[in-house]
Amino acid sequence: MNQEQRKYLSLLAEKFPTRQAVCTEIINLAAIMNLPKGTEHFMSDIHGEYDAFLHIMNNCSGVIREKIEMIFADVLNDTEKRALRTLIYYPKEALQRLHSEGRISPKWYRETLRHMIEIARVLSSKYTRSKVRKAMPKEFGYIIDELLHALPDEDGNQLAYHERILDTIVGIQNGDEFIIALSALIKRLAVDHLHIVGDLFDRGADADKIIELLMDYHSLDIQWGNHDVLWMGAAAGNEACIANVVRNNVRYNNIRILESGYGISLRRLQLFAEKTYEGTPAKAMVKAINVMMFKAEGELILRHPEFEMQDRLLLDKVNPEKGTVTIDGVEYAMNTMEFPTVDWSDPYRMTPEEREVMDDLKRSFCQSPQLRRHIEFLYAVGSVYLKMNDNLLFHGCVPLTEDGQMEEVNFFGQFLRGKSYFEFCEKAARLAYNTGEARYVDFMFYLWGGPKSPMCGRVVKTFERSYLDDKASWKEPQDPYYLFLDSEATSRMILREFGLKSDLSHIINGHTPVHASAGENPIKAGGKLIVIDGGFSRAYHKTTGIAGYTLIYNSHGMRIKSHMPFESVERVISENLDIESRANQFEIEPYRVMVGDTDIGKRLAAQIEDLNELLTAYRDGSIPERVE
Ligand SMILES: O=P(O)(O)OC[C@H]1O[C@](O)(COP(=O)(O)O)[C@@H](O)[C@@H]1O
Ligand SMILES: [Mn+2]
Repeated sequence: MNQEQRKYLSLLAEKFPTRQAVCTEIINLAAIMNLPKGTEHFMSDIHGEYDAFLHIMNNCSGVIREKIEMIFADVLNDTEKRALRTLIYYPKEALQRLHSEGRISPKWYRETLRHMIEIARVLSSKYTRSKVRKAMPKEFGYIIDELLHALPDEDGNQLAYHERILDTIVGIQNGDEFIIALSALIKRLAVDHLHIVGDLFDRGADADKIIELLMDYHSLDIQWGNHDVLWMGAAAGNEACIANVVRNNVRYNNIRILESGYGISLRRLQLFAEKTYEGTPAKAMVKAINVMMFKAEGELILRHPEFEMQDRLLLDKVNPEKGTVTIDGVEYAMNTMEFPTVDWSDPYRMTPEEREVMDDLKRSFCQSPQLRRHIEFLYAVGSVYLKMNDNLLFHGCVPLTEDGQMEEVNFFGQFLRGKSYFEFCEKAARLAYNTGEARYVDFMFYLWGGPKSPMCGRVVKTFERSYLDDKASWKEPQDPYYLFLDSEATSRMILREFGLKSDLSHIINGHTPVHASAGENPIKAGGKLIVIDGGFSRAYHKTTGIAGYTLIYNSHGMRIKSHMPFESVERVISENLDIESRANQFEIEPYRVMVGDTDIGKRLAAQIEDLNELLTAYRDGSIPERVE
């Protein structure tokens, strides 16, 4: 045993001081390795749609409904099954309604509790008892454990015992609390781990509420999307990011998230806009922030020729006399020439008033305590990409050349491609927020809208979409990555680049809406790549035809669930409606995937190895056991 090993084993010996303690731990770990792997759910592009997201979280992407259908196929009729569903999804609201309608009796409690315990029992079968106990609400932990695991005695008396427990709960009027606790446990057991493959913010109104929900979630990670890094850049004080955030939200009438969600007042912007631009206050604000945005972007792009975004410098291509702009040699008519703050000989300079408005916004974005809390959460659980259980998760793309090779980029003197580029982006994003170093803060804008950004991968044509009516100019050319979505060889090449060589490996992306209604399939590249942006965004439902996907990866394989648009929480509660979801099992594993096959399993195996060494050291006396 060398010095290092001895040091490490001695540390381990503090935790497991006797041979028996080591043996017990080895047995426990080995038992966990032989359980089926926990269920992972993957979602992306939530875009502020809180109600729909809350519903999917509550119905666990439709898994609870499936379990109810399976367990109670012949026991409950359709109406009863629907009522049970609603109760589990929204226990507080449903109980309130049932009470007010006088539909709750001791018998109802007993039956309902029995059904819920049955569901919890089925869902808990693939976890260790200790894990299930940890997942239980404290107050009811002991009693739920009893109800889930008590075995019949010699006289088959388990039933009587259970009935008595339930009678007591109902008798002392603790039924509602117990139902609420069981609902939480059922949801907790249905999803072991959640992945959000980017884009929580913008378009929909309530990203802040979604983040609050996620901050309470038991186990998750996030791969940053372009809209997330946009907000992260804004919180780091990037003016171009700030203007884009304000623009996105003013355009969609989402003032609430800025003003009361994050305490960022738009008052100054509004006053300035009303006195400077024509139209309603809302229209004037959009006009004002648009111009400020193109100015802030222009300054940033001019500071960083290496971003190669000069084609986005369009204010200086406007001909104010003719009311046209020339892009790539084509002259387009502008749909407005209302630019009262633009000095055409120096178009990217902000007027003193614009500067004041921007400084004010910047102070608010950098100082909002609630925004900081949320952004720090995104940093804590998020990353540019994640490798987990042989899958590779990222929001947008790995930039490729036209012939499908890894594209080389050059930022701040470094040549980067594939994995090294992703790691650079990640480090830059962290340095931007943590150190405020100017070039990294500027780089946040590149991550939002750069043609070779892993989160974007498009030429974003906001100028054209704002000021030109000719829609031919709106088309946003994409990185060649998107041309290779169906190439299995390309997906395998990318997976290899990130060190994933297993046949169980997949790429999982968001960012590009899948047009399900037009027959587009989210499963691409011979099953190696899955795009799960189904468009939670209400604004995009018309083109996607659905309201989002959940990818589910459990011990049997992978399935994708497509969710129909969500109506409202009120209708779920009053009519026991649910989101309709369709399931497609597209991959069945050749063998059941156990915890031992997962990343956690690999860590457990390494721990078992260390513990075995400690056992040997105890046996040969090279490390003494502690005598109690
Ligand atoms: O990552 P996403 O959701 O595609 O958002 C980025 C896209 O949004 C746009 O800004 C358009 O926004 P809107 O759909 O809100 O008009 C595009 O220019 C850009 O490509
Ligand atoms: Mn996106």
